[in-house]
Amino acid sequence: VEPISLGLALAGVLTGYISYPRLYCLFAECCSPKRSLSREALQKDLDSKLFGQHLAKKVILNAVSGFISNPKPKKPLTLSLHGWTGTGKNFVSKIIAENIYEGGLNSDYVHLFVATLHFPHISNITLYKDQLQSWIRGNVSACARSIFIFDEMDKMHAGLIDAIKPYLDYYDNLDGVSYQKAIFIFLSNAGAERITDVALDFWRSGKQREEIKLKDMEHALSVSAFNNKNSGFWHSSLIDRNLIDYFVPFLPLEYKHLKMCIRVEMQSRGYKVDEDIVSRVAEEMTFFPKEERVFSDKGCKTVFTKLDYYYDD
Ligand SMILES: Nc1ncnc2c1ncn2[C@@H]1O[C@H](COP(=O)(O)OP(=O)(O)OP(=O)(O)O)[C@@H](O)[C@H]1O
Repeated sequence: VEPISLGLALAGVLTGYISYPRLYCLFAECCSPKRSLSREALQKDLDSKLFGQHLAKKVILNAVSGFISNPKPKKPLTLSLHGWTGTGKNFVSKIIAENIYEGGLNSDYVHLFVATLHFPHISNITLYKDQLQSWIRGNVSACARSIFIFDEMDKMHAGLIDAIKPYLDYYDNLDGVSYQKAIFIFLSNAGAERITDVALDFWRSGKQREEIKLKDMEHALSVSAFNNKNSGFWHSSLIDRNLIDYFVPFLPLEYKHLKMCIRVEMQSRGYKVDEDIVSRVAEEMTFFPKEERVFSDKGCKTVFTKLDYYYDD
């Protein structure tokens, strides 16, 4: 049999079993409204990669896996991640994206907005609102299971985020587009002081950080995000109308967590873990409050560049 006929015959047999879109999706990234996620895989990723964030881990695992497995969610999933710099908010968004789309943050169905980069000028706010709406509408029309990440919410001009309010609400469809399968993740430092106060109280009273419960944080978090003039949520109808499903606190990281981040980085660069260097790099970081030196000022953010100093390759 000549190769072309054989190929055609094979394709014919295959398409008999697998429809064209499914066949195509074996080889390329696809958006499917049924796009699923393995709860076990997400849990494994969070357990092995995210340090010191027992609250965030639990909320995110339940929220994301519950939402994805629901065939008919009533509204899109909206997560608002809050906490000190370098504590893992972007990192977790990346983990979520990777567990839903192989391409992770580079997937065509995952969109990242950075307030200071994409919406820098307050004078253009009306234009930004229009652009944001049509961007979201266009992307959700193309893929219902789109993921939108808004970084630096606290630097976003008050009011801009309200432009997307209709998309986060309980509508079956708006102008023929349904937003109910989309995921919106908002990242901000708003509320970080309040979270730190709670963590510090626990530390000072000799309690384990893992004893901190969501209810110790949640209310204060939504109120402080709402009241903080520097937060993009300020007077936002997203909070007013309860459109945020989960406020997720990220705790400030301690010395031991920095060491964990450094070890991971050493391994990913192909080095054997050298505990002496791990301690030296961790000790170079600055900690607060000044007297007790409990939490890292920059979380795990700058440990990687400090590591460069010890390896000159
Ligand atoms: N809790 C954590 N567990 C493991 N690694 C972490 C954690 N927090 C931060 N890291 C590491 O530090 C890097 C920087 O953290 P990330 O960008 O997620 O911080 P962030 O909370 O988003 O900070 P910012 O508020 O400044 O945007 C991550 O890419 C990750 O490698």
